[in-house]
Amino acid sequence: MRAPKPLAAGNWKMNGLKASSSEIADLAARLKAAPAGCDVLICPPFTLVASLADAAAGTSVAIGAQDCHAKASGAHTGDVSAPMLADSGASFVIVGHSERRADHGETDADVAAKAAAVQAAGLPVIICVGETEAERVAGREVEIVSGQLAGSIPADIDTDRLVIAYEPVWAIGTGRTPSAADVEAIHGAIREKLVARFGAAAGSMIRILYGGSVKPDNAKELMSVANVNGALVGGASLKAADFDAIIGAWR
Ligand SMILES: O=C[C@H](O)COP(=O)(O)O
Repeated sequence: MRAPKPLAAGNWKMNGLKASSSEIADLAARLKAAPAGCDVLICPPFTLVASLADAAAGTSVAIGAQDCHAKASGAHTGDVSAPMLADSGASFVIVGHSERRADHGETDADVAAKAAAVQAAGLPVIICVGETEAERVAGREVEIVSGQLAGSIPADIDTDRLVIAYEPVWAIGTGRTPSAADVEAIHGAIREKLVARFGAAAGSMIRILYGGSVKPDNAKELMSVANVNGALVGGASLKAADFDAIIGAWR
């Protein structure tokens, strides 16, 4: 059975000044010398997308964005659209991160509209899902994530350009992670949903990333779990050495 090529994605969140772009040059230089057995993506804040896309040109590192507006253009002060991101050199866009859902009240319908906008701009989309700690304690994680998947993936999605990121909210930035068995259970449930909706051929090739306190010392174990096809890394993606060590899980 074919398996999706892993994707190691770094989400810099609201971190990174122009000066820190030396980190990407450092990482890009390492990867050029020793290509990893995975695709590599870094999603800096909007302000660095264009400059990092330039810095990463000709290397194996792709540059993406962390969010976009659902419309292509118009009177939306302070927002950035998917075509603008593509124009800046972004080759992926993350939507529906739990921090956007919490900080900006984004609903599944909002996330689906953004995901459709990303694909309409010709880019692949990473749709994030994940339960809160209270939902996990109540044993509702599969129900919550299934609902998010159903509502956040638009009807006309191109599955070749779809990546799902499972990020339990309680594991983000906390240093806590689910056990390998728990990761296997929820990723297996996500795979079942994708196969049920898109069929075995397409559903089995959609990458499902794990995110939440992925670090150099736990990456190998987490990335070897069934149906984990890569990582969405926050804090540890800010340092080239740490992110490179995580990518080492596939070397
Ligand atoms: O998008 C990335 C995640 O929210 C994970 O963040 P973290 O690696 O800092 O826990």
